[in-house]
Amino acid sequence: MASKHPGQPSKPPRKHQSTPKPKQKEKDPVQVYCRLRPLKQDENESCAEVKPPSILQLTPPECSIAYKSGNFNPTQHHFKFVFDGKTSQKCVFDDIAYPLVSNLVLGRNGLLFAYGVTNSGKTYTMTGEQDQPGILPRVMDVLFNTITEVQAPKHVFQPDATNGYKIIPEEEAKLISVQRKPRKISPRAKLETPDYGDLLRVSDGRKVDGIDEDSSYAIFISYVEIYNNFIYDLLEENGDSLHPKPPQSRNIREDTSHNMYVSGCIEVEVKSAEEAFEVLLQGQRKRRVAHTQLNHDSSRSHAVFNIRLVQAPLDPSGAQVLQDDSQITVSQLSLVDLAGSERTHRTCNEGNRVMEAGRINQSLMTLRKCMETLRENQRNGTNKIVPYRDSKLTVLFKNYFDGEGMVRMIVCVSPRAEDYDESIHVMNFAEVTQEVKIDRPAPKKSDIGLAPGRRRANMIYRTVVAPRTPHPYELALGVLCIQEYLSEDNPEASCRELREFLEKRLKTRPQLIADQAKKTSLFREALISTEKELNELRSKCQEIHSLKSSKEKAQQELTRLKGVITAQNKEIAQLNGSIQSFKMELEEKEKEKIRLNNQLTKAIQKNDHLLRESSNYKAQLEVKAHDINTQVTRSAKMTRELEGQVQRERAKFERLAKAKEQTEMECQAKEEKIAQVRDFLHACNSPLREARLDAARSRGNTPLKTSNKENKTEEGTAPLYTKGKAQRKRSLSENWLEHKPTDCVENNDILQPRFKKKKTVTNPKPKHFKSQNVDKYVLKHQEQDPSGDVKTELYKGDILFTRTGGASVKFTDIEKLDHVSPKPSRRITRSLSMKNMSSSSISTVDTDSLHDALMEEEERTDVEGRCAICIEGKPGGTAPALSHISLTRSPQPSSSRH
Ligand SMILES: Nc1ncnc2c1ncn2[C@@H]1O[C@H](COP(=O)(O)OP(=O)(O)OP(=O)(O)O)[C@@H](O)[C@H]1O
Repeated sequence: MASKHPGQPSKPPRKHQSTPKPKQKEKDPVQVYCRLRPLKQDENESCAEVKPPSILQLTPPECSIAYKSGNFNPTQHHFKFVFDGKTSQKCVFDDIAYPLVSNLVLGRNGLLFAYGVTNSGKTYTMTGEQDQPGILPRVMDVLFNTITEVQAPKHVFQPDATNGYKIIPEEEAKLISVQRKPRKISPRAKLETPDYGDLLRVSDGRKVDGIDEDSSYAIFISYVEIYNNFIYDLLEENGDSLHPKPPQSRNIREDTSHNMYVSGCIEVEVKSAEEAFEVLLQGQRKRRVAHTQLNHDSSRSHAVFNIRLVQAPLDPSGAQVLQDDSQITVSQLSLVDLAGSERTHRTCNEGNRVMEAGRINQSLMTLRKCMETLRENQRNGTNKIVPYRDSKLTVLFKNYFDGEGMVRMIVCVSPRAEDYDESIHVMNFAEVTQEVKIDRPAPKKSDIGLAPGRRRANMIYRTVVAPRTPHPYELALGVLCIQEYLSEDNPEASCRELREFLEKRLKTRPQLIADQAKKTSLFREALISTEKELNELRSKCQEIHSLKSSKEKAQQELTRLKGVITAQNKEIAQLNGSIQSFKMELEEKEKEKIRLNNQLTKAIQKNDHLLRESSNYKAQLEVKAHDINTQVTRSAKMTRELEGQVQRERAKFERLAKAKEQTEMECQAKEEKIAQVRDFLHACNSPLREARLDAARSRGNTPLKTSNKENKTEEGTAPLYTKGKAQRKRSLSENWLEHKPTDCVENNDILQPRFKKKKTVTNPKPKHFKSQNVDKYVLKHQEQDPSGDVKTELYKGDILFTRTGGASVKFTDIEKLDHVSPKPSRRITRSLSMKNMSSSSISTVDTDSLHDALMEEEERTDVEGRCAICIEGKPGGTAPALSHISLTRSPQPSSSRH
């Protein structure tokens, strides 16, 4: 394929180290317009309102899902421009499609598609009606108006069946024109379109700028529909009525420049807007339209109307198209009328209609997905695959979204309340689409090194050297010349002369022809250079014109500025007056400022003073804080020490508690024994006591114990010593054999057993028992407890003699003597001394009082022991101090008897 597509992408160059990074292309967003269809007579409620110039407001009607789910707020949707129901078709064309035609002529691609729900006015906008032509016929009008004078002869550009074109010489093209039959519209087709005969339509008479006069142009039209995801050629001949041909689906192929095209699709070269309109109508008749509940003529397919503008420069003579296929430029404008999105339950479709609707919605969904992916890729710099391949529609659009060009979309909106929910989806799609960006097409290079103005020069030449019909005079002159040679008298001679004349002419003819050609080419060159000069002069003239107009504009601007200056002078005068008053105000303000400054200085001084004070205070606080911290550290340390001390004291206390418990147990045992002794004494006779009292009376002495003791005795409690005395007495009357082992030690206890008749042996032998002078036996046993105190035990018994001369001992009593080292308090010592109780006299004095004294001592010791620990509160201390106050006792031996 030789032709080039300036607006379409070429393959990226292979990566090479020295290859400079391609310059980032400038991009333009897809421009999305909105057109609101007017409310029809049978439609009551409108849910849409235009807020000029670019907002469409949709209010949820009561029947909508949004309203039912509690969303009553209107939503506003922004577009490039919003057309209301009163906007004319011309106005829509001017704003949306006219720039696309300009671009097409400049060799740039364009895509315009109408999107919306069914019955929203897409077909009306794109195709229009008989008296209201839409975008398509207007595009054709403007395009042909623009290229009429620069059109190439028909068939000079030939499609090469691979989406490209080739150039053939004009003579060949003329031959093809003669050979090919013109396209005919069958009478049946004419009948199928009742309004076909009425081709009187309002044509648009405008042109667009940018045409290159030294190029030749040709327009090719193709018209396809995508129905159920199959592509059909709407310009395909369907045979005659007798032999109808079923429509054939076409495939999409990719050409060498990676452009997608419908393979085998017919491209009709049209030479006028009428011819193009005829082709359009021919395709329209084949388009699948059905009557649905919502639209009488509902499009069931996506219709793609392609206009391809093929252009190539003229040869240096300006007479023919340059025979160089590589100089062909093709630009394409696709005008797409999409089928409307619809919900089956609303259209009440059945059978084929349901399937059609499904396919339509699916392809529209794919289009939406493509837009979303493109937007995401562009926003985030990702490289996600755009799902073009999911639908034939999007495959065809791929060239536009991946390539460069201008893409525009018209969103048609139905104001019907019932269409609200679907319109919201359309709005969402529109919002996504307008964020997609397309590469801006690069400007076309028009200069190929040939002289400009070739076409015009050729036209002048043609008018000058056009083959003329010879003037009758010239013809007459020629006849006369020949007749001069023809003499009736001598015809042979005259024939010879004529032959010579003709031969001479024949000889000079090539020379003359060559001279003429030479002169012609010189003339052509002179004309071209004249045309070139003319063009230059024209452009200079234009420049002068533009300079003149700019000078005029500048003068106008000057005049305007003069007026402005005058007005400003007035304003300045007014401002001067106000400046004076402002000055006066300013002076007052200055005075006020000075006063305020003084106040401020004072306030600053005060503030400084306060700041100094506060800094001092802060320093003090810091010192205090430091002290507190030190104290806290110290107290923490002290607390730790005290805790250690408390733990030690607690351990000691526990030890003491255990000792106390042991002592208490011992006391209890002692008390029990005392009670036993007391009972024993009580049981003894009182005569002894009486005798003692009598003896005391006879001596004239009062007993040692106070009357209290006596009273107590009289009350029935026998004194301790009474029994002991009795026992001693009894012992005195008996003969004792004292068994005293050698390891026994003598202690000087107060209380000692006394035996009047006693024989002491260390190791008793039978002979000691045989002598009849002993009847009592006592064994003295001593042992030392772990604390070092000596315990003495006396096991007493009766010696019983047997008939055979033997002797046995029946133990009757155990007397225990504990030799302990008590630690009596000073008080006890004092009280005992106060009572003048010597250790020697105790044995003779009242043992009862001794017992009481011992008990008292024990109680006191116990109390002292318990009070040995006290809590001492020191002034100024942060916590109560624990201290252990122990009584210092001098160890003083004493004995106790059990
Ligand atoms: N701007 C408008 N002014 C006047 N009439 C309009 C306008 N837009 C649409 N209509 C009318 O509304 C009806 C439906 O329009 P049209 O067929 O163009 O809808 P559609 O969107 O193409 O529907 P479908 O998707 O089903 O093909 C037509 O009768 C048309 O004349």
